[in-house]
Amino acid sequence: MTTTAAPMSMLLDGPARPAAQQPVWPDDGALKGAIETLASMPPIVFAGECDLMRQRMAAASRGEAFVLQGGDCAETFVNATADNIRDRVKTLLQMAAVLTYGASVPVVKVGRMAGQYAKPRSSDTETRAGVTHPAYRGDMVNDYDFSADARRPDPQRLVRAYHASTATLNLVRAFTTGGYADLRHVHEWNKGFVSTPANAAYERLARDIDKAMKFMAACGADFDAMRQVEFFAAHEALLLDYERPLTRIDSRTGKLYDTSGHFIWVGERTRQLDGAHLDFISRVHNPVGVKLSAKSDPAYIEQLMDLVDPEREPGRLTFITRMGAAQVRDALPGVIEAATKAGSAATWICDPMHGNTFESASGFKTRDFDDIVEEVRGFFDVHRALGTVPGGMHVELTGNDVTECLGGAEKILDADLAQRYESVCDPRLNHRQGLELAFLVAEMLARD
Ligand SMILES: O=C[C@H](O)[C@H](O)COP(=O)(O)O
Ligand SMILES: C=C(OP(=O)(O)O)C(=O)O
Ligand SMILES: [Mn+2]
Repeated sequence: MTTTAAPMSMLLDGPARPAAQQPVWPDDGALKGAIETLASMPPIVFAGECDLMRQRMAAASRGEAFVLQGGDCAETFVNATADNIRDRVKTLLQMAAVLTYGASVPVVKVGRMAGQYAKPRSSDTETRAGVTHPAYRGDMVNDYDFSADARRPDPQRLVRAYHASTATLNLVRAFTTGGYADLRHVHEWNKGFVSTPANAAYERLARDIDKAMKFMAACGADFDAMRQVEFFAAHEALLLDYERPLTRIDSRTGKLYDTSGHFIWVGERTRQLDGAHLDFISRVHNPVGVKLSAKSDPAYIEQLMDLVDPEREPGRLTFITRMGAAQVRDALPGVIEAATKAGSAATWICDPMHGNTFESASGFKTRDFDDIVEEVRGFFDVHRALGTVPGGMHVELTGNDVTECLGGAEKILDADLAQRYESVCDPRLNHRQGLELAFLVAEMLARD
């Protein structure tokens, strides 16, 4: 069991390292109270589940599995509803079924969910019509409304984020083990998707999957045994005032686990070698990720691995590259070569979202579906040329019918973005764009 709170000496030794992107909490007493509350709460995930996920990520590092990580850029308390959670899980399951067929290996299903409540920002402040307030940093910190009150960091939000995360993961566990994930349902949903004229291009692949399912049934495959799926929860380990109190000692091994989620990652803005975030993830035994932009210095990679994965254990470290469609072919090879030279056992995942963000003419933060596809294509091509393994993808998506990213079969235009732009941070693929991406990536995988 992972219920014993980690003593501060196991989390911090020596001088405190600088932690980028932390809120300035206005009230020390309230912060202390919130941290104590979190430290007294049960873990959200268990150490044994994190170990299982490490095995799955290790399989992906060898090409024996493919990872799909996806969910909101920023979860919000108000949107942690049953319908929204169900639709996001449904989208991920539909995508996973298509990718499984393309890859011919199991898909490791991971939600950017149940903890994705804190955001790093480019600027500490936001100005609208001449009025400036602190930037929105995620529901774990402040509120998206644009007023001084709403934007004031409130430590009680750390505790609310814990409760929202437990409620979310509870429902996800119910859906994924209670019959909702039944492959036969998922396949029917996908048949519905390709039967619309806009998605006819994917009909052939869906027909092939249909044939494969009939073949399996004829061979006596036990579909009832496939009604449950493994599903893991991941988020960016950004707010150390949330992650540290949820870090616990595993009584089986005496090792530390961050029990706020199965998989945690450190983002592009907080991956400094002498910073608090890499120090934190180097102490916990979860599978962990680090985002790498096109600016990543190959010389940095070995130092990073020495810090986070000194034993070079498969499944421990995942590089989530987010370089941009225009840069991936130039910037990715050097980083992979540096890692390989330093004995890397890491899993490589492509985040085709964060290097492709721009402001549209009408003023929306958006991404073009074609750039997203192009970055994944570049990621595959580079790995194939180097003989390394493209192990998965990491996307921002929702199960809803939003209009936040341009393009896709529905041909969303700049003028359409205003119709249903609901993200409080980065633009997400909508349900159909997510599925369309899965069909295209399945084709890329099937070419192996
Ligand atoms: O999700 C990622 C970052 O938090 C986000 O891209 C930062 O966006 P900003 O440049 O609007 O602060
Ligand atoms: C902040 C994010 O990404 P990155 O650190 O890669 O910019 C994110 O995943 O939302
Ligand atoms: Mn984002």
